[in-house]
Amino acid sequence: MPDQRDPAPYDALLLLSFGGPEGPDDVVPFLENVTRGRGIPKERLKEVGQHYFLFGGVSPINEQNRSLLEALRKDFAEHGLDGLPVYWGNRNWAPYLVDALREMAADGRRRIAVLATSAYASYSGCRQYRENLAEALATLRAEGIEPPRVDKLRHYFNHPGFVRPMVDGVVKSLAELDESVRAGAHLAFTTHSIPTAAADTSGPVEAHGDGGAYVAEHLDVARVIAEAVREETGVAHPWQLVYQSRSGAPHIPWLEPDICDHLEERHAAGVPAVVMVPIGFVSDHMEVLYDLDTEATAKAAELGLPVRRSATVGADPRFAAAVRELLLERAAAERGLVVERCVLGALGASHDLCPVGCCPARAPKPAAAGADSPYT
Ligand SMILES: CC1=C(CCC(=O)O)c2cc3nc(cc4[nH]c(cc5[nH]c(cc1n2)c(C)c5CCC(=O)O)c(CCC(=O)O)c4C)C(CCC(=O)O)=C3C
Ligand SMILES: [Fe+2]
Repeated sequence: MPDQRDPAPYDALLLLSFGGPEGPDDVVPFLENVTRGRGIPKERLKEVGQHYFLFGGVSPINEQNRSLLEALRKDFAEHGLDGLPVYWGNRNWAPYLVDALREMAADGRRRIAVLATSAYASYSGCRQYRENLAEALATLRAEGIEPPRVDKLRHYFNHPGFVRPMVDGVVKSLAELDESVRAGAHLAFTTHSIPTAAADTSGPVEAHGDGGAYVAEHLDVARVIAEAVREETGVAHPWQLVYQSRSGAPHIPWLEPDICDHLEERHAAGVPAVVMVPIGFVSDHMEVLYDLDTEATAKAAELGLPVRRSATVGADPRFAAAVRELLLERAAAERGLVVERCVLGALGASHDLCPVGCCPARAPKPAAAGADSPYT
């Protein structure tokens, strides 16, 4: 067995996330950061701004990342990795990625592992983070600072530390349903809708079918969770993968059905209850709090359909342990060892380096930490 407890060559971990507003004055500038050059209709932005104002202009995402940081530091300390500092930087709001990298360079970090708070393949969840990294590295170089080399950890959608806490969440949500509807409940696995064109280029359609790797990975996780729930409860709850949080112009096709339409359709079909399982998200941030807990839950109430929304992994200690395992696994691989990779489901472990041209952007930009990224 190779030693998978040695973090070398890494001297730090960077938690790379989306960022969110922390007060009413942050909302508009935050949305401007998110949507710069993305062609989202003004009406949609106004509407999304309202979602944030409904919660006092505060997204829970930053607080959730602070909790995850704490969980990671605790886990590292308990497993002999006290010497491995954890930093945090966001794409769209403070603390910004470029500042985190500047701090890491100033602290003498030379080679870092990056964990993005996005578990699946896709432009938004993977390449866009790699573009953000490339841009931040270029900024540092322009300032005359030699940045650390960055390696992005593999997609962890099928890591047991990501999946198992969600299984517990579904079992708990089912238990909260009234006994009269529990056994007949359906599971609605939800994720962020993206344009079908973006899904098809998230990983080869020839290998994964329509929807590319993005849809295939979600279906794989959904199947694993549904099966694990069946083992625990003895009931095979019917399930479907559905979508939420669609934006973009109406004439552009995005992944469907939407969760609200799905609830309506299930209700009409006589399904007595639904558990919404947000497998596409790492924490209970605004997409979960508004689109599921507010909008879809109101829709269900209007229909008279009992629903529950199960928990995301958040700062679950099993997820923190998974991050440590991902880092140590990659570290060993970078040291040239043959490594054991923890995975569930049928797809196997995702690549360490994104293949050339994977999940392309509309306008090509430099992206760090891929097979097509020079480490200079
Ligand atoms: C795949 C995916 C994830 C999951 C992977 C990951 O986590 O990265 C994700 C996460 C998130 N999305 C978030 C927020 C927003 N996403 C937007 C817009 C968009 N998301 C997209 C995709 C994704 N998004 C896409 C294709 C668009 C259209 C514009 C574009 O092509 O880029 C917009 C603009 C308004 C709107 O149109 O909704 C907002 C405000 C927040 C923060 C929540 C909080 O504040 O708590 C989080 C974690
Ligand atoms: Fe990718």
